[in-house]
Amino acid sequence: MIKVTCAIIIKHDLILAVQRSGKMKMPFKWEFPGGKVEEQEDETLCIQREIKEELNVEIRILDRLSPATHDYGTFTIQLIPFIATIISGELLLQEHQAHRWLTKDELWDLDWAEADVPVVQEFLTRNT
Ligand SMILES: Nc1nc2c([nH]c(=O)n2[C@@H]2O[C@H](COP(=O)(O)OP(=O)(O)OP(=O)(O)O)[C@@H](O)[C@H]2O)c(=O)[nH]1
Repeated sequence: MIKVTCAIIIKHDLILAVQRSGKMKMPFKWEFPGGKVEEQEDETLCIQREIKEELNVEIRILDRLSPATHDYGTFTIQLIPFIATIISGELLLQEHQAHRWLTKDELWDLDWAEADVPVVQEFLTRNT
């Protein structure tokens, strides 16, 4: 099983979502930025590293949601979600093709990677 961290980044009341590019696995799906946990790596350090690499910003972690396990058929991931806020840097997409800042009501408008569906659900349950 692949452990993947992701960050639900909040700015005021908006939530950041990023879209995978046509060249990536699961092309054009929306997800929360993040990536694979390296061997022996602390999960919080992983998400901070991945966000710096993917978005060029530093984050502060505010909270953590329940890990969500999803079987994609050819691989299984455990998605480990954090709630975070940007503390410095200018947002520059390094890998994704698009980003959106969404209100809670708009979250279901996107075509999410399947593993993210329970994460979005838990986030909304906690915040409504
Ligand atoms: N970062 C991130 N990855 C997610 C989310 N949901 C989800 O299913 N994933 C999957 O988890 C894996 C994360 O890997 P990654 O971002 O480090 O690497 P990648 O697949 O782009 O690169 P790779 O092709 O080298 O494996 C991908 O298969 C990605 O599709 C999510 O919300 N955030």
